[in-house]
Amino acid sequence: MSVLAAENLTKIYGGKRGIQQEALHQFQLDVEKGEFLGIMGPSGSGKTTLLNLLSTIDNPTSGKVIINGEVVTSLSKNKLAKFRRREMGFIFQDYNLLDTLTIGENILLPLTLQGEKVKEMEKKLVIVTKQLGIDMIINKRTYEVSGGQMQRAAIARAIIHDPTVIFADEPTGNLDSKASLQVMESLSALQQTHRTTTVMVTHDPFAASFCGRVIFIKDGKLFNEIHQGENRQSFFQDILNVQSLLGGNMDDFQTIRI
Ligand SMILES: Nc1ncnc2c1ncn2[C@@H]1O[C@H](COP(=O)(O)OP(=O)(O)OP(=O)(O)O)[C@@H](O)[C@H]1O
Repeated sequence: MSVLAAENLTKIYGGKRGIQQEALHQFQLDVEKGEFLGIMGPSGSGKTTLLNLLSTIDNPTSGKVIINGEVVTSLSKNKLAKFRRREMGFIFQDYNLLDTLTIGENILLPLTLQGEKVKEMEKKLVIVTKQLGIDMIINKRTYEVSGGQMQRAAIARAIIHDPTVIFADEPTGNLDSKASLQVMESLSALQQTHRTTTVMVTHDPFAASFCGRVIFIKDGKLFNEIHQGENRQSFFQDILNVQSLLGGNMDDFQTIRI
C-alpha cells in the first residue's frame, strides 16, 4: 500500500522578473508502508527540493503530495501544522536539538506538544533510548554528548510519536565513519521494528546502502532506481555503479567505506 505519493510534482523557483529555475519536473513517486527510500543525485539535481515538497516544508508550483490518503498540498495552514506534528518526523544533518533542554527533553518534544501523559512519555523514552543505545545520556545537554549520540537522539525524537513517515536530510553529513555506521544501523533497525516509512536524502553511498530502494535524480527528473538485493555490501557497489553512470561532480560522491 502506498503511504506517500507524489503526482506530477513540479517546482519552479524564481519568477516575475528574476530568472526561472525548474528544479523538479513532473515528478512521480510512490513509497510503500515500511519502505526505507534513499534519494541520491549530483549537487543541484533537485534532491532537497523533492524532500522539501514531500515533507510540506515548501509548496510545489504544480502537482500533489498525498500522505496516508490525505492530499497534504491542499491542507490549510492550521491543518497542515497539526498533520505535520502528528504524522511526520524529521532528522537533519545538524541534529536541530535545543541546547536549553536535556537530551531526554529534546526526544520527548513531539509527545509534549501532543499533550501526552508524563507516565506514558517516560515509558516511551526508556524504550526508544534503550533501542538506540543512548539511555545513559538522557539527562545530559547537547554540548556534553558526541555528534553520533546527538544524531541518535534526533532519530529518537523523530520516531517517538510513531509518525507515518520520517524525512531525513543528510543524517550522516556531519559524522565520521564510526558514528555514521552506528547512526545508520540504529535508523534502519528502528524503522524496521516500528514499520515506519523513511525517506532520506544523502550524498553518502554508505548511508544509502542501508535503504531498501534508492532513486537517483538528475536535472529534476528520475534517472534510475535500484533495490537492495542480497546484502548491503553488494548494494553499496550497485549504488557506486549508478553514480558513475550518472556522472556529475565526483566531489559530491564519497566512494570509500563499505
Ligand atoms: N530557493 C531557491 N531559489 C532559486 N533556485 C533554487 C532554490 N533552491 C534551489 N534552487 C535551485 O534548484 C536546483 C535544485 O536544487 P536542490 O537544492 O534541490 O538540489 P540538491 O540536489 O539538493 O543539491 P545539493 O546536493 O547541492 O544540496 C538547483 O539548480 C538550485 O540552484
